[in-house]
Amino acid sequence: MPPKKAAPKKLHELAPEVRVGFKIDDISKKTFIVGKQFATGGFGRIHTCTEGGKSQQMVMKIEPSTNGPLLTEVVVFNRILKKDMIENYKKAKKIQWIGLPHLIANGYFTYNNDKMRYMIIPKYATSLEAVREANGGSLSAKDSLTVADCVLGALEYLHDSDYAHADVKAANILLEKPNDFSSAVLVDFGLAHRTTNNVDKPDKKRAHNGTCIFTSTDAHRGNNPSFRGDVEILAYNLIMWISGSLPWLSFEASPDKVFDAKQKFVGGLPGTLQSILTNQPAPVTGCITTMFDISRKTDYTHKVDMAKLRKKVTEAAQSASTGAQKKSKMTPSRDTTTTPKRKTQRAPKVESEDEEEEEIEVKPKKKVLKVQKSRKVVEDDEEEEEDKEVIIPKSTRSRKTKEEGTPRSFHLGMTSSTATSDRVAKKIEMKYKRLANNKPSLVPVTVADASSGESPDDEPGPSSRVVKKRTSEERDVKGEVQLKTPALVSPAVKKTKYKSGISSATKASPTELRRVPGVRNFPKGRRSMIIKETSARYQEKRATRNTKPTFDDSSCSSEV
Ligand SMILES: Nc1ncnc2c1ncn2[C@@H]1O[C@H](COP(=O)(O)OP(=O)(O)OP(=O)(O)O)[C@@H](O)[C@H]1O
Repeated sequence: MPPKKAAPKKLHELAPEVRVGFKIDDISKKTFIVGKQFATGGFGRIHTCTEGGKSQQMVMKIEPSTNGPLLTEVVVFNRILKKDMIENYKKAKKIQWIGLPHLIANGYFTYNNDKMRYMIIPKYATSLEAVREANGGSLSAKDSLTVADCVLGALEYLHDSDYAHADVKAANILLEKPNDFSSAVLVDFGLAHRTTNNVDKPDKKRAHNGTCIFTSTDAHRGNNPSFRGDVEILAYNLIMWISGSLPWLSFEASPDKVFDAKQKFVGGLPGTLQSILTNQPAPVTGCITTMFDISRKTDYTHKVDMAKLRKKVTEAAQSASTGAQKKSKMTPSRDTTTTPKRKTQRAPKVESEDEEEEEIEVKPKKKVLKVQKSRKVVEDDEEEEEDKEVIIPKSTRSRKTKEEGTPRSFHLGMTSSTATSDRVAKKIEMKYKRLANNKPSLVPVTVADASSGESPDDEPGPSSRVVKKRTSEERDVKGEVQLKTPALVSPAVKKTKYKSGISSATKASPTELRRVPGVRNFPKGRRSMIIKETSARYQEKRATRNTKPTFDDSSCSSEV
């Protein structure tokens, strides 16, 4: 009998639940007591915690030590977000407050023989996303701009420290005090990128990194996160917060379409913006237009003039409050092609058994692509080690990449090799759209960049001297932005046809399930619930099938 094949190692695992009251002795000789889990991140659990003998609540993020996402954050916190670093910056800038968390502690502990990584940061009152949702999907221009000012302050610090955040969005903004928008704090540094080695050289493998509906033009093209990209991302967020929508929300599952739509939108400014924010005073639309202008005119490796931008934002916030009083009866503008108000949306539904059955009808899974991690790929040794475990039959992999040139994200969890049925493909596409509409793109999508070899732990290389003008982007006669990187600009969206939706192997693996586009679109926390439910249901079905000797499970067995 041939020796049993070892199961491929998973890329990331969800942390096991740590019991309330568990004590961790930190290297600083402090003891931290794990409290209740109150949120789940992509792969980690988020608990409250306290220091022994104290009552102040803090937040502890926990992930298995083999996972990369929390490691990235820990590296960023240790490099630039220690309390004394932030205090020194505040002193130097003569400011009282900055919208950034600081590191309280980090380290490892062992729990039921599992080595876990933890990081402790201050606890905040609520997320801006929760406020936005409670408010029916939008925020007033004044509140939005107040938050934007805090975010720009935080970005200024990060940029001064040679980091781009790359994932600004309401879910990653927390309010220190509930209902106080001027207490907004930017969190989640899982996609943060050190910019010192940035070169304006797009890499297709990185294309569309970030949270698709908000991510920057640079990221869509396949460039590493940039300073100007952070400003562009914030501008998209402002439109989302104020209007409750974005023109490309419905294309969310097709990053190329989103990229196309963004280019058209930016090319048509200020008209395109005014047509969305019809009720906003000129300084508000003017301020957002300026954000796009500054972002467009700044070189890829250059820093943004934050002082100028913040002045614009503050002025716009003031006029927005005046405007709000004058136009108090106005309803927020909405793009008709986008999602309905959040209030009216149903919670993402768990598919009926019938739908499930149809999706389970799979062909043998030919390959497992290490393509999209739901968080930044941590290009450190640890991660590389894990990546090696993912087996991609070479022949299939190279042919796919060369012949189709399809963004790798489209193949995840799909049995594209057997793709023949348009009808099923459409159905699945619709389903993902439906999921996307339930909760617009609040989950970062990252395409693995195994080739970059850059590690967050790398020592800074020589500061890039590339001061190339942003020549890769120019306007054509119609005023539309044209990028001089033809291979990466608006690549034809290949229609991926799926014979079936999610393979049984994917369903059997929570890690694989996480990468399915529709699943990524669930809000934080819900993803894990849905994944857990789907896996459990699948396991149950499988167990039932295994007890029926007549069942032909050839498709499943060939996938193992
Ligand atoms: N310091 C904090 N104070 C209060 N709530 C927090 C804090 N940190 C995280 N949260 C809550 O937990 C949620 C998830 O946090 P975070 O985005 O940091 O996790 P993550 O593991 O990076 O998630 P993902 O991988 O999905 O991006 C946040 O949206 C927020 O609601």
